[in-house]
Amino acid sequence: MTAVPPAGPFVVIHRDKELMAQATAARLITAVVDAQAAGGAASVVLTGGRNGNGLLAALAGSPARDAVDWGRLDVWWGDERFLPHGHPDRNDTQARAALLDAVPLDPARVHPMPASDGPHGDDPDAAAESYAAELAAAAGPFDVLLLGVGPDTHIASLFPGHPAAEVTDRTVVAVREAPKPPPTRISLTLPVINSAGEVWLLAAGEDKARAVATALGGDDAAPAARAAGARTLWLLDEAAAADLPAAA
Ligand SMILES: O=C(O)[C@H](O)[C@@H](O)[C@H](O)[C@H](O)COP(=O)(O)O
Repeated sequence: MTAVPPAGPFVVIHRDKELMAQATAARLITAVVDAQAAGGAASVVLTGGRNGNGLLAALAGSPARDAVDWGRLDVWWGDERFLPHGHPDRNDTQARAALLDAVPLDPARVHPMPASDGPHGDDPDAAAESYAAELAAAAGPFDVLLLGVGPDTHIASLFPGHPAAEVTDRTVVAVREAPKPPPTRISLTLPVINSAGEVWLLAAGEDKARAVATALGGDDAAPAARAAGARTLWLLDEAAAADLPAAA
């Protein structure tokens, strides 16, 4: 069998971040509907941050949202801030408020990363191991994996120069001393991120322009440069795309 070469990265530039959120919500609905039509169930991996939450809020407001069979959607997270259950800064708390509480998901298919007051207590390594076990028990690769891109080129909780960005022997890693608060986090590692069918990197605003140009320029020190699924999309607004070389 011939291996299929990875497709992309493809770059899509929207006028502003609101339009980017709306268009990406439409794209995500279509991707999930297509995956469900092909295989019954679908899986998405959510990201924290403003762009990820903006996308979820746009999806919640979309008239097409109920084209998705919500009861057959698995929801995972690419990273989590290691804080108590329900903490307003947790990525899962924010995703629930933006979308998840408004749609009829099957609670057994929603897979938040453990909280710091969960069964593993305040031990991020044990929490990461338990999430790795939950992942291992799940079928198949992710259909769509979302990643916000930080101004320093981080994705999920994999920061440039941080040892967690180099971990390849596990699917989930505990991250300590992260430069973005809170310092203790849990993250998927690059090999599992890169096993997804589709990886979509989201960036909006002028403070992301340098990071986007660096990562798309292929600088290997940039975690965002190393994120790639079978198909990879960069979804940007014009401000975040400002430092890219002009298209021919
Ligand atoms: O937990 C987190 O903080 C994130 O998952 C992180 O990787 C985020 O996606 C980026 O920092 C982009 O965040 P913004 O979209 O807010 O710029």
